[in-house]
Amino acid sequence: MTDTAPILEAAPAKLNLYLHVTGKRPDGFHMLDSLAAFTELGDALTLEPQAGELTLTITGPFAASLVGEDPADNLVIRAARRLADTLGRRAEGRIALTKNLPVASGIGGGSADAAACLRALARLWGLPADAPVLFEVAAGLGADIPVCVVGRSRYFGGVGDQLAAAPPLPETHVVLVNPNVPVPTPAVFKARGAAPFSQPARFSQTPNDAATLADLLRARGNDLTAPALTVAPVIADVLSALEHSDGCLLARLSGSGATCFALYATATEAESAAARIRAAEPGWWAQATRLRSDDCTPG
Ligand SMILES: C[C@@](CO)(OP(=O)(O)O)[C@H](O)COP(=O)(O)OP(=O)(O)OC[C@H]1O[C@@H](n2ccc(N)nc2=O)[C@H](O)[C@@H]1O
Ligand SMILES: Nc1ncnc2c1ncn2[C@@H]1O[C@H](COP(=O)(O)OP(=O)(O)O)[C@@H](O)[C@H]1O
Repeated sequence: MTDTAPILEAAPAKLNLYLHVTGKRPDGFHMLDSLAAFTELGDALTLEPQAGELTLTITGPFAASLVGEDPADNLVIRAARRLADTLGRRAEGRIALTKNLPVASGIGGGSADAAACLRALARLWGLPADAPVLFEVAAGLGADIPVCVVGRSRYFGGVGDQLAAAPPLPETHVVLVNPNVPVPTPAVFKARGAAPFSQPARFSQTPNDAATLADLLRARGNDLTAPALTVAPVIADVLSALEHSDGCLLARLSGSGATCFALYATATEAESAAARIRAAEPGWWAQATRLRSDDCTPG
């Protein structure tokens, strides 16, 4: 490998703006219908192409959550190795990950990191951003990873692997709140038990502003909320704090939790809600951000 300039990729947080569980496969995986969107806030990954062993260093506010885990198990390294093996190439270089997102929190941080690594390697090896091999490798590593490879709002179906174009989303400000309680995704699907399934609920109109987006979402839900509350009851307090913030248009759990999000029309409302929640609950993580616009390029 000839050494080249470092490759930077953003790993934006994923939000399930709505999430319906529509069925269950014989292998136990659930069929989903979700509108996934991404925020400007996220982890950041740098790949420094270099001959030799593939290494990963993790820094940032949530790096400590991954201390003690074998780096070989990190989704970033697993993604790099899986793509290299599939292409018959050698995975090498230094990867630096800045972990800004809480771990096991329903906003797909690990999935976003793996997807960022796949995009970085695609750039290094001259693959197009929509190369099918990226999505095949992604789907083999985790249900949420294909949509994170795209990094822009998409509907997803199947177990997460069937992506479809979503309507353009309006400028929308967001607060993310996590009570610093990790919630493992399998525990939430297990707690769901034999609850009835929902119908898919894609939009029949394009929301032109944040209030209309919130209205459309209010007619939908996150079917994992009830089971997630049994795993982490503190989620009720997080939702209540967001619902009571000035300007909150909608508050909802993302994915299997415990991170909840709220939508706002203005940055001022979102920033002031995040600041108030941080002051009231110093042990929680609360951040203001906004939805990524669909025309921005990941990275
Ligand atoms: C629920 C969602 C919604 O976007 O998000 P998160 O809460 O994880 O962020 C995702 O579907 C999660 O995707 P991901 O976190 O990649 O899940 P995986 O590692 O593939 O699966 C973890 C476990 O969740 C359950 N699982 C996951 C996806 C799915 N469609 N059906 C399932 O039943 C299975 O028990 C599986 O063993
Ligand atoms: N780069 C990574 N960042 C976060 N978690 C990771 C990473 N690599 C592997 N993991 C593992 O993946 C699990 C799920 O993490 P994450 O993607 O943050 O959660 P979620 O799927 O709930 O959004 C964690 O428990 C962690 O052990």
